[in-house]
Amino acid sequence: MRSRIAQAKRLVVKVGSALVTRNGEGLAHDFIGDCARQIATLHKEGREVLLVSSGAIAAGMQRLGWQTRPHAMHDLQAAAAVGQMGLAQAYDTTFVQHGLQAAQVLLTHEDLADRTRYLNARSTLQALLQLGVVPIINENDTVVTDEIKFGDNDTLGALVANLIEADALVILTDQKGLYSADPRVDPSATLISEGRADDRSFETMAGGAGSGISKGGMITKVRAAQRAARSGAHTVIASGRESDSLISAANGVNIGTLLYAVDSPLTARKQWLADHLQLAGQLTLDDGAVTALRAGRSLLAIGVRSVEGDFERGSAVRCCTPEGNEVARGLINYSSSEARRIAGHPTQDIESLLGYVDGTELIHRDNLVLP
Ligand SMILES: Nc1ncnc2c1ncn2[C@@H]1O[C@H](COP(=O)(O)OP(=O)(O)O)[C@@H](O)[C@H]1O
Ligand SMILES: N[C@@H](CCC(=O)OP(=O)(O)O)C(=O)O
Repeated sequence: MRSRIAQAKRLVVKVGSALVTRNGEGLAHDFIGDCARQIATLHKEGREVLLVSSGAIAAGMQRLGWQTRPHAMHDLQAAAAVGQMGLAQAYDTTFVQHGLQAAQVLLTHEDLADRTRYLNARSTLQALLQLGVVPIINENDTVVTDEIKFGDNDTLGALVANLIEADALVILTDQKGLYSADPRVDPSATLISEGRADDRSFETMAGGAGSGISKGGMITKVRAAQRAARSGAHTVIASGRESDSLISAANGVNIGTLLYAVDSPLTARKQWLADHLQLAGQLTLDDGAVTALRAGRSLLAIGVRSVEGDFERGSAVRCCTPEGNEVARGLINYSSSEARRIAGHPTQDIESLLGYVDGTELIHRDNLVLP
């Protein structure tokens, strides 16, 4: 099973507040530096890494001289705003030392729930990876309210893994992995080496956060593994305090807890897409486009005869044969009015027709589900 992680090309790494902020006493520059060094090593092996880093609130509290985590939303948001500056600065400085560029990406729940923003977030992250840049992701704490919070970055890490179809999610924390019970409470608890991510019994073993500065605890890590598995990503939960633990986890060494996905990434992704599709419109294709879709290719504007419905970029649409039979469903890169303007035209004309290009395909093959 561990060999599956060793083969992972695209990894999301999540580091929690406990590690990044030395239990709340300001930023742990040595940990941040070591994390960047390990990511740089993986990068040299040709692997793509996205880093989800907590620590803004804890770093902000330290900068503001606050001893305990505030409860009021506006205080938490103020602390995050102050702390995120230092966090981004620390990563920027240390990644440059390792010859890598980093980019700050702050996301909200709405960015991933809203179709248009979902596609935008996805294409921006993909563009950053293609440029060889390491995205450093955190929740945009200053603009979210309780109801729309991810709340913990374990969940955000899993959603990012779903978003960009990562092969693996590595969650580094202050324990060696998932234990049969919270080791802080039960010293006889034993480390779980591996299991299926969808095995519900792990939820009963996992408890809440270990310190006042962290949010999620082990339960959100187990649920993050379940969520990541829905797009076919395997999860390793390991200690960020052990030397080279990220490199070891990524190379399939038997450390921490592996919670593996059962479905292949493609099956899982299509399932995930199918679950999320609420149809907003319909495209009628020509015969050539129908053949292309059935052969597993993307849909280009030139193969579209007509567009029905009123929808935004990122909406789910039905693709039909000239006779009206469904061929596929997918997430479209253009709104209905844009799609009407470019339908029947070759890809190279999109820019002159619209004044911009939001994707060379009308629907990318990764975003298409065939029955
Ligand atoms: N079954 C368990 N196995 C390991 N740790 C557990 C378990 N249940 C609860 N925990 C707690 O979860 C903590 C890690 O989560 P958390 O404090 O949120 O860290 P992070 O900041 O890395 O997200 C551990 O310190 C531990 O006390
Ligand atoms: N966005 C918050 C994340 C808080 C959080 O989830 O912390 P953790 O449980 O340590 O991953 C911050 O940067 O402080």
